[in-house]
Amino acid sequence: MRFSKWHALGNSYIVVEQPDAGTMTPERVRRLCAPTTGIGSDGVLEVLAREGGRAEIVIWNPDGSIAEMSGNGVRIAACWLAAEARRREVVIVTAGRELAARMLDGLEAETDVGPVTVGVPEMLDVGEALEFTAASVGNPHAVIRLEAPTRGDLLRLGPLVESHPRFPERTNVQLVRVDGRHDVTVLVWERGAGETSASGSSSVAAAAVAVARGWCESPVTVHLPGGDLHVRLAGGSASLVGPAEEVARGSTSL
Ligand SMILES: N[C@@H](CCC[C@H](N)C(=O)O)C(=O)O
Repeated sequence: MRFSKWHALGNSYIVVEQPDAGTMTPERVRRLCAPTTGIGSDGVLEVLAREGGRAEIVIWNPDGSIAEMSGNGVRIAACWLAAEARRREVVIVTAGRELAARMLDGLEAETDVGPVTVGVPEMLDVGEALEFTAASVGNPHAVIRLEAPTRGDLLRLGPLVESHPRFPERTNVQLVRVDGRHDVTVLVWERGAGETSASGSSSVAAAAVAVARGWCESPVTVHLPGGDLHVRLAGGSASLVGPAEEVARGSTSL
């Protein structure tokens, strides 16, 4: 099977294309993503079909589960397709979302993310009482604002919140520090992946909650351990700007 490996601020994806890839199973995805015995990745983007500047993809998490959405994954798929089809504007379809993307200068691209919904503040008991706000960017998120979140907080709270019974489909988790009217710093615990250096849908969820709760105004720059993403919110939908870079291509028998 041929593959290429990409990253977006250190959030990595292996891109494979059907029919070359053959049957993709949770077990095979886990083998591909394994850091020492596989290629190593935060997920797999399986291109099911493409025609011109339009491709339909499935987003796999490294634990073999399927995600409805990934902001970085969609941007990586868009950059992959733009290079393959030699176009600057493409459309990526995932779990029923048709998302337009535009190549910008350098390694950056802007993608539409689609509708974002934000819930009301709720309390969660994880051995300590946590206030969170649920958001959906197609995939589920729990946004938690803390004064000064640390990596230790993320590693302790991330797994507890991800698999709390309040979230029957599990959830992505964001620890958010509000830095200003247009800036937040976010630590990300991804459903099915654990700690990652960046997440596009998490950035959109954190920005949407920050705007809905009056902490920030759009546009919001999201500072992540891997670098910055830029989120614009208007009319209940979002767009995301950030980089994506191919780091390797090859073939594997995994
Ligand atoms: N890397 C992501 C999110 C990937 C999916 C997520 N783990 C889920 O299960 O919803 C991003 O950039 O959005």
